[in-house]
Amino acid sequence: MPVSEFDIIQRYFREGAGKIIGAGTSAVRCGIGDDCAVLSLAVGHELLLSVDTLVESVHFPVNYSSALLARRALAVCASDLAASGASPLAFTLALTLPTVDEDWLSAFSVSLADAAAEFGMVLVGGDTTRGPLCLSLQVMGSAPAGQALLRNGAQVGDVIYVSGSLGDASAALAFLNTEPAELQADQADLLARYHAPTPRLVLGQNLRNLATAAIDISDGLAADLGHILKASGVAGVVRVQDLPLSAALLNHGSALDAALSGGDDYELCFTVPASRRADVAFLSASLDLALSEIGYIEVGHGLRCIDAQNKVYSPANGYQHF
Ligand SMILES: Nc1ncnc2c1ncn2[C@@H]1O[C@H](COP(=O)(O)OP(=O)(O)OP(=O)(O)O)[C@@H](O)[C@H]1O
Ligand SMILES: Cc1ncc(C[n+]2csc(CCOP(=O)(O)O)c2C)c(N)n1
Ligand SMILES: [Mg+2]
Repeated sequence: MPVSEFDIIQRYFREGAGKIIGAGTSAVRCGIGDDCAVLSLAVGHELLLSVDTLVESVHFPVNYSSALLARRALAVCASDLAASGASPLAFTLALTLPTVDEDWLSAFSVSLADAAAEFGMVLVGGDTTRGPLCLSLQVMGSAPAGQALLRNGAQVGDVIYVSGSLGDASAALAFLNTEPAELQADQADLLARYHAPTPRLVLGQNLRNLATAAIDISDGLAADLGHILKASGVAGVVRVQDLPLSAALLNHGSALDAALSGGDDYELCFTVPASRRADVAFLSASLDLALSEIGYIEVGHGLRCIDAQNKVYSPANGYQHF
């Protein structure tokens, strides 16, 4: 018997990821199966929303494993919640499939459920259609009223930080289709950062009363920091020698260009008053996560990258769809 749209929803989403008891479950008054999901917010909290689309051969390679796709998709979408300082609650999934492949769907559903549990989210609805492989995930989170992190709060005198290390995932694009057995150890490390980005959710929540502005790095540091600078009406200086680069990336070469202009990092870039450096150091130690000071905010507009000799380094453009 052919598998219908409703069979897919029932088997792989209502009984799969939709069953997940995530941290946000108490917020879900009505989940999958009705016209709308209904979420309850804690008193005094605001709803934070973001949607992102992933298209085959643009955001992930053709014939990509469905287990990797599910985790990567939820991670990159949850990363916007992290950048806003949201506590994650729930998500919806609009899934367009060229054919019904039950093995593909089964692995997708299991991996999506694992990722949802890891990030503290529950699948509350979606849409299933036929067409070229494409996913859109709407993610929802909450934050105490007035405390969401925005892009427009950077102030002259702030210092600029990034979490983790930059450039690994974009360097991995060069060997996305290499057989695992043929990968060198460094290449496997870089590839892991592409397949399984870590949305910095706990960091984002801890930045609520510390950062003046924040963004997640999807298109490349220079481009995404540029959004903070523009929205805040300030200029920024980045010292390229202070960018956090992994050993694997340094072995690979073109590390600076990957870190400044390669996308897919999903680390957070944020600004903090210089007087609060000690709080960032404390946070870094308590989260066991590198938080590197890479530059500062000044009067003016645009981003200036300088090297150790104070010479200007011009980064390439970040990722642009058109
Ligand atoms: N088609 C659209 N209609 C309405 N708003 C949009 C549309 N596309 C983007 N936006 C809005 O424009 C702003 C910038 O979107 P953009 O997708 O560049 O940010 P992002 O999601 O943080 O980055 P990325 O997609 O690279 O992760 C966001 O506020 C987003 O909601
Ligand atoms: C197979 C493959 N995977 C990834 C990339 C890189 N990439 C694609 S879209 C994007 C920006 C974020 O997307 P969006 O702005 O839509 O959120 C980046 C960095 C590529 N070239 N090929
Ligand atoms: Mg977007």
